[in-house]
Amino acid sequence: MIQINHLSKKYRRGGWALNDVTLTLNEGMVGLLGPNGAGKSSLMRILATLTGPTSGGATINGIPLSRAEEIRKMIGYLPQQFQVYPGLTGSEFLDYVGAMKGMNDRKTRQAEIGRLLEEVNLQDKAGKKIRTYSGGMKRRLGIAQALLGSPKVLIVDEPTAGLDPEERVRFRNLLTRFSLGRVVLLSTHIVADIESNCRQIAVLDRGKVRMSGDLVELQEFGRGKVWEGLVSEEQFAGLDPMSVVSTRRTEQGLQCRVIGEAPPSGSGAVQVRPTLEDGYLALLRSGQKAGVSGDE
Ligand SMILES: Nc1ncnc2c1ncn2[C@@H]1O[C@H](COP(=O)(O)OP(=O)(O)OP(=O)(O)O)[C@@H](O)[C@H]1O
Repeated sequence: MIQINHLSKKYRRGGWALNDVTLTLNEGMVGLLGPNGAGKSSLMRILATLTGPTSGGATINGIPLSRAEEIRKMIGYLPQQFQVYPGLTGSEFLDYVGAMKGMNDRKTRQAEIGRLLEEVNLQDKAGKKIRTYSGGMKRRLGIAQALLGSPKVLIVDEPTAGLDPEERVRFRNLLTRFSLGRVVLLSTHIVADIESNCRQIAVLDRGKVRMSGDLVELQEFGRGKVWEGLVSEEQFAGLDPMSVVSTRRTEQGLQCRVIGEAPPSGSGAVQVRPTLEDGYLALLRSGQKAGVSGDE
């Protein structure tokens, strides 16, 4: 379990990246959702003990972040910009990472690497240089390095960015499998990444926690606020672009899905059931309207 208590982070050249974040993250897959600049990477880097908080703190399985050595032994981390050595093969790279993690017995290390390569389905590529890997393969190698040493907590920062839809689905399934019996904290700004496989979702926006709960709770933020109907080109031009979720051109006009307290005037749009994405967008919009800010 990860317990985050009143955690704030201010960079020397910048505003508050995190502003009084308090969260409890339980075992299973946890989705950390938020738009660009919300503070997701900052929070993950702090939990991985790569940077310190300005105030507040956190414990991982009861151990405070100040005991960095113990924390690092307990977690696996896949950063957003995962650096690999293109001239090494997949197995050479994992062997190097394993040795750096203090897995000194070569035989045990090799056995674990073999098992992990199979788990991430890279066994056939293990002997090939990393420069020949696709983006998805590099991401899977990234997960393998994070899992070396069987950490209890896995922290993965936007792992599906840049992957094609097929790799994205494969990667999501892989993480879901690893979330059995451990905390897997996954950050993303793509709602589809957390759909169905996350037990818990926390939404960050401009350094603040906007919600923490399950998928249904997030979806509920859209209840009574999603409208769909035909609008004319003129009506469409008059809509707040921020309120339009999707538009489809039909023979009769533009079929629009809009988020708002009321349907677009004169459109005849009807209320529809919110999707998870609608709930997320409605939550963010309500924050923007209320002027929620991380810069206080
Ligand atoms: N090293 C740094 N120095 C100054 N400001 C920073 C630094 N790192 C991040 N920030 C700022 O802190 C805020 C939060 O950034 P962070 O990268 O944590 O957000 P994020 O949710 O991960 O965004 P993204 O989805 O774009 O990766 C942003 O305003 C960013 O510009």
